Amino acid sequence: MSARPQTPLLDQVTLPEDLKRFSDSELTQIAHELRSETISAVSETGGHLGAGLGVVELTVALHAVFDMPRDKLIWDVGHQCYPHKILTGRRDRIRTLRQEGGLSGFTKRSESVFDPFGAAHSSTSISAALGFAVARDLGGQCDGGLGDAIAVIGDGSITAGMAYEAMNNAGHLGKRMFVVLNDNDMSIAPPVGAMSEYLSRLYAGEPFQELRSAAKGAVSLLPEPFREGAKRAKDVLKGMTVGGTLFEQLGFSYVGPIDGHDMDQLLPLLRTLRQRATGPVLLHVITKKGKGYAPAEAARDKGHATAKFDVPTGKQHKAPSNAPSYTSVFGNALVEAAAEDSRICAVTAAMPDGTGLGLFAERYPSRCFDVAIAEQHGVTFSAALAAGGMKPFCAMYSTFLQRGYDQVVHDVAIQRLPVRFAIDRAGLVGADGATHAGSFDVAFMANLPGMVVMAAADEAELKHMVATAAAYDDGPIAFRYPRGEGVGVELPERGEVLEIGKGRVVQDGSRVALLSFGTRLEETRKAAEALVARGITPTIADARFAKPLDRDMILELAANHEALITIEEGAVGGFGSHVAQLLADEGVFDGGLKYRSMVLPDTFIDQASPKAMYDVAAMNAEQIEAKVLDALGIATLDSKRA
Ligand SMILES: Cc1ncc(C[n+]2csc(CCOP(=O)(O)OP(=O)(O)O)c2C)c(N)n1
Ligand SMILES: CC(=O)[C@@H](O)[C@H](O)COP(=O)(O)O
Ligand SMILES: [Mg+2]
Repeated sequence: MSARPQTPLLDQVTLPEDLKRFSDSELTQIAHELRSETISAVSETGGHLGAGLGVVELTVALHAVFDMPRDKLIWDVGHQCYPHKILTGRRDRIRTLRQEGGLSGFTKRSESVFDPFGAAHSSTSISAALGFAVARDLGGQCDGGLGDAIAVIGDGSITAGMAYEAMNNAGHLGKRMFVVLNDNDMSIAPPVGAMSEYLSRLYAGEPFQELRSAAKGAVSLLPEPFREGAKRAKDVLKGMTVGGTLFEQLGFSYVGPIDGHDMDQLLPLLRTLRQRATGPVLLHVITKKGKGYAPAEAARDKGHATAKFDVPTGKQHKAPSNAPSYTSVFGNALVEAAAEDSRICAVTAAMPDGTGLGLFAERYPSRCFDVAIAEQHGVTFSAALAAGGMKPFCAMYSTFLQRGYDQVVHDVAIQRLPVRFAIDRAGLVGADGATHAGSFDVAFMANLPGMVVMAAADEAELKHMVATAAAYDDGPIAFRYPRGEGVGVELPERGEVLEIGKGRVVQDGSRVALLSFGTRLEETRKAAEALVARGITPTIADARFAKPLDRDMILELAANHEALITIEEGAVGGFGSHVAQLLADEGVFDGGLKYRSMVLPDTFIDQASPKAMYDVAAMNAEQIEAKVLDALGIATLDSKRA
């Protein structure tokens, strides 16, 4: 572990109000110390580093000028909030970030009054700020009081439709509120899209300053080069837009761009805006992701997320891997499939690396689409690609696909379009916690008429499912797989096209049948081994499909066993519910079958290791074993003691 940094001024800050005692130059020093403290903390915990380093000065300046928690500071996504947590009474726990029982890696209402609105999914901050501003004006009340509302949103997050829905509404209502556009010219990957190019044009060449009525006077407080920027502003007015920037067209006063690392610009400008704003203001700040830590600044993702690391060298402490990740197996399988079928294309919503599409993008750039943070658009775009005769693989994390759900229903399912949904990060994901858990996709996909829903039990199965999805043209099809490494099974040379709606029995046994859907199969096998020692050899089956169900296999398992237990990494309403429906419809319960369904509990599970989270969910091998014993009415020593 590296020595902790010396932070003499920061040590005098417990809450934002403490910042008010310092001069501007001392605040600059505090920002330096805050950066060192952030680096030091993340080196011990791992987590999102680059975004926080890019907003250190902004964090200090906002807290020094505004009056949190009365003023509501809303960080979009929340992955940049570690410096904010350090300044808002949580420094003593900052080295527990993302650990079990520790601080969340995102903003969280239950954690602090200084987190007025929780986040982790992007592009919600402007809507939230507007809601607070309107509540204030209507005389609403909440913890800490209700003052100004300030959203800080990145150039990546402002690509999502929701941000424009909010600006459209805010411009119309005309309420005083602030949006700080933190433009570091990065998303997780380099940003894509016309909006990104537009923002670049706003600050390309000579910096400029165009202050509207809300911020009149601030110009005189700015350094000389920014005062001269009016010429550039005129170019922009003439060349690109009629009557000002896009933001002005939407009803905001646009201020900027300014250097977001220069406290001598940030502090006076924020003070002026705070004094004078009467309506919605957008302040455009230019920052660097990873600022001030060379290994982060040099990283391709500008240090977006990191394992624990050595501060002097930046070397990350990554555990050696024993098997390829599911994500990479998906990515490679898709590349192989695309080599044989020129209609295969891929869609990602700003997660090209996270979804394993990097190699696909390299090999088939014209067939790979990063649509930016735009899951809704990504789904509908995929639907139309399918309608146009292509074979789109819409690769999204389960949790982010939630945002495109109406599009899944309305544009894909109702039109029976053969979009292939590759659903990554299915189940509990670990350090990102509840906001990123892939808990609901089976429930929300399998209830849609005509949707085929598969879950891979291991990495070989995933390869088969990619081949199956590529071959299936009759309607939409989805397959899900978790974060992290596979179980180490041998990968087949080629994926096999599975028969739709057919599962497989992986072990014959008696008395109890364990029917797994997804990667709990491994834990199920372990539980079965433990049960053998008790004289019970369960049958084990891998359902492969939640929709359509393998009716024959399930009814046979039900007929030939005293108990049937389903296991899945998803919330109630998913695979087990469909099985229960089948059994009920077929009158199987009338014959006395003991049926149990193991699903995620009806609660949001906080961050921990995936294993620990599945313990909380009671879905690991020991708990599967206990469920079997309970269903068969066999008391264990433990249950007798209890
Ligand atoms: C709806 C949604 N889609 C995708 C993500 C994953 N994600 C987290 S941060 C991020 C990039 C955000 O870029 P930006 O807003 O510019 O912030 P920066 O990291 O550059 O500071 C993405 C794509 C998310 N959190 N929410
Ligand atoms: C903040 C955010 O949403 C992403 O950075 C996310 O944390 C990535 O998760 P993975 O590490 O599973 O790719
Ligand atoms: Mg960015």
